[in-house]
Amino acid sequence: KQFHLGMFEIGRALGKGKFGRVYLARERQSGFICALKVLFKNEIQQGRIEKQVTREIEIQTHLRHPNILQLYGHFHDSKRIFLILEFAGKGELYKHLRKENRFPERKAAQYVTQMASALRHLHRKHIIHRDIKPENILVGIYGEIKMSDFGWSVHAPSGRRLTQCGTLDYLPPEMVDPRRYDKCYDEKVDLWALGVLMYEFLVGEAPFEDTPVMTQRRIAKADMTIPSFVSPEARDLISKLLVLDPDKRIPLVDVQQHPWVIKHCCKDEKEKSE
Ligand SMILES: COc1cccc(-c2nc(Nc3cc(C)[nH]n3)cc3ccccc23)c1
Repeated sequence: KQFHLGMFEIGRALGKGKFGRVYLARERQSGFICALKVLFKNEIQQGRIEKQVTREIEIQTHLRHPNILQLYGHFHDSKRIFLILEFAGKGELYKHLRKENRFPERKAAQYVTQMASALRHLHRKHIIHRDIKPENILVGIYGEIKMSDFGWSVHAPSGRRLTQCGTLDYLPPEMVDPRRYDKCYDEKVDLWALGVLMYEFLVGEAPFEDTPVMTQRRIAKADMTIPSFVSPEARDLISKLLVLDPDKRIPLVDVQQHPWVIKHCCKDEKEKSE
């Protein structure tokens, strides 16, 4: 299906990402609402992220999952590349997290199980996201989360390039500790990142947040403290995700069966037990 700019009515600018702007847009013919992400070719060339952009398009076009932001198509003109993306009505998750400081356990559990479901979809296709963090998650109109920004995802196993990574907070031990590079298992890096994300949802800051050098040291030793206001069940799941040995991290299917998730997510279970 061929797309071009004239097919869309451009609405308000939703915001600016690192490499482009995002606009609300409506496809004239059908009235379909979407988000148009505009990337400037010269910025992409300068940022040497052409490969990431093509990978984002390639990967996201073939993914269909309620918790993964859909890429409907793309087109370009002489200066710009346009990504036609699903519109997530409630915007960026990290803005909600900063505003609320931290999420109630019930909301955090729903987000964690939705992330686990999306990651299982990715891993089944041997895709790892590699850049899971609140900044790369959007919220749909029903409060469901939408994983986005696949610029960093790769087909496992992958050659690693840490040079352009953003924050260190979400890197797993096998990527910060040279002695563990050989165990650079791919899919399992997303399990670690899910643990960091869950901690940040519940505590309001990342578990190893520190100066860059200290963050790497603390990650390499899984050196974190979980505040006492975090429930024992949540503490248990965090400690099963933030495990140094990638092989020993709890599998995604078991994350979704964990008592903390069952307690908060499967209301019919709760009604049964009451
Ligand atoms: C930097 O702030 C940015 C950047 C990009 C998008 C938003 C934003 N996005 C969306 N939804 C989206 C975005 C995409 C690609 N699909 N659906 C909704 C919003 C609502 C309020 C404020 C901001 C919003 C912000």
